[in-house]
Amino acid sequence: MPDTPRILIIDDDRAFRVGTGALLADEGYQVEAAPSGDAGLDRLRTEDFDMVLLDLRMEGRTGLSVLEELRGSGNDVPVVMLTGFATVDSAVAALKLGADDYLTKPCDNSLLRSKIKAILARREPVLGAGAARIVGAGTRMKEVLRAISRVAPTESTVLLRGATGTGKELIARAIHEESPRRSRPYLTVNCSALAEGLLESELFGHARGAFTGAVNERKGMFEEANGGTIFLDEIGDVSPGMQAKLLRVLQEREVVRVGTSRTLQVDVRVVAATHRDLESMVEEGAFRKDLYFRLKVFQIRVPELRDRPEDIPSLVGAALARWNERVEPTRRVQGVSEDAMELLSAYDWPGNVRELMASLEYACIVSEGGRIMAHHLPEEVRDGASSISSGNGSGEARRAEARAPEAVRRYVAPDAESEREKIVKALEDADGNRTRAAAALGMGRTTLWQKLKEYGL
Ligand SMILES: Nc1ncnc2c1ncn2[C@@H]1O[C@H](COP(=O)(O)OP(=O)(O)OP(=O)(O)O)[C@@H](O)[C@H]1O
Repeated sequence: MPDTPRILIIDDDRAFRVGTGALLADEGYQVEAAPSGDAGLDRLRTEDFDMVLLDLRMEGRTGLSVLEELRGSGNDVPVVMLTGFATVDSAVAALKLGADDYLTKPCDNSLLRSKIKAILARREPVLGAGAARIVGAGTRMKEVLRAISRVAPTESTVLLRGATGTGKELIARAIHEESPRRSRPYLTVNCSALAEGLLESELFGHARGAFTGAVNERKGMFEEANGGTIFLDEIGDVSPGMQAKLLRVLQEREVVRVGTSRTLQVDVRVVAATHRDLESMVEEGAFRKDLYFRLKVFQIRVPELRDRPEDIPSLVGAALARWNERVEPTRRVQGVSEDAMELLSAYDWPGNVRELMASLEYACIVSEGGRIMAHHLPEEVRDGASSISSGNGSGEARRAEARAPEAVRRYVAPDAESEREKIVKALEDADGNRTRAAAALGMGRTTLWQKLKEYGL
């Protein structure tokens, strides 16, 4: 089912909220309203909207101030400014602050409708084959796809944040394939897998005799990837020495082969990834601040699978299709039973999509070409889910129960106290701004909201 776009109207004029709200609801949008700038910001901090209609002149906090606060917190929801006193100045100021468009009040209804349609259409990612392998029907993955489509055509460095197995490598490749560099090399390096010296010579190359075993001169990956993209996985794990060298590449686009002193110019786009909390590492002095800023030009946070259970059915479908393509017709799997799907939806997936894919491959093997039933799933998936879905209600009710905060609580329980403290600290650091706190914690706003409720904060 396609998502209904959610629109928030922020206006202190009740008649406008009601009238325009009704008009947009008739168009099939889900409309919410807030009577003041502060009330609107509160909702934007805790809920996701696809668009905001924002009145410029309001009692108390003005529309411009709302917009400024919103953009300052990293929220890029499209905003259409509304003004009863259209002056070029205020419209220009709004556009500069990141409004997507503006309209004068009283609004022409058909103009309002067409602007909304156009802006929402712009938000739909237009992606090619490079991103086609990324499965994800839910809103959260759509946001990720949108970010990919925005940043791919640029030259900007991209930093992918997310837990293991969430799909960072897949996204890095998609960014390359959706970029003008697609016909040039794409190389990936796992920075945590190699000792410092080896990593250096892999990345930057070496002269003959630079170290024992360096019998020949060798180009490094930055040179090999010239004109293309390099994916530096686990960037949070590199040593201080390597951090300095990577900074130089990002800043000067220069490399020096180990054992030489000649600088070589390279034209390589960098996509980096980490599951680490780089902000804390910077604070502790374990990660260079200047490198951190160079890397985080454009960040994409990849949500954990447990935070987007709506993607599970389509991922399951993709996994079965992949399996069926690879095996003989007699071993093809016919689908997944309702019980099995319930267990899959309720499990926590600490290993994220990688673990889901592996579990399905296991189930495909043991189901021997039939239908995947609950007992074909790996034990931990059966047990993990069964301990929280032991109710005797209907399947739907049990699934809802399993997805509710209980599922989250169960997972965080051993560490709940420290998580609560972390959340309190992040909120303090962010002056109570939940969007920024969520970003610092590396979790979605909705997750943070759930956790605040859960911890009674
Ligand atoms: N959205 C997705 N659609 C389809 N397959 C996915 C998706 N996300 C992840 N996968 C698959 O899950 C596996 C793990 O993904 P990937 O290697 O990209 O994760 P990662 O975040 O880079 O993990 P790590 O941090 O451990 O390196 C891969 O087989 C990948 O193809």
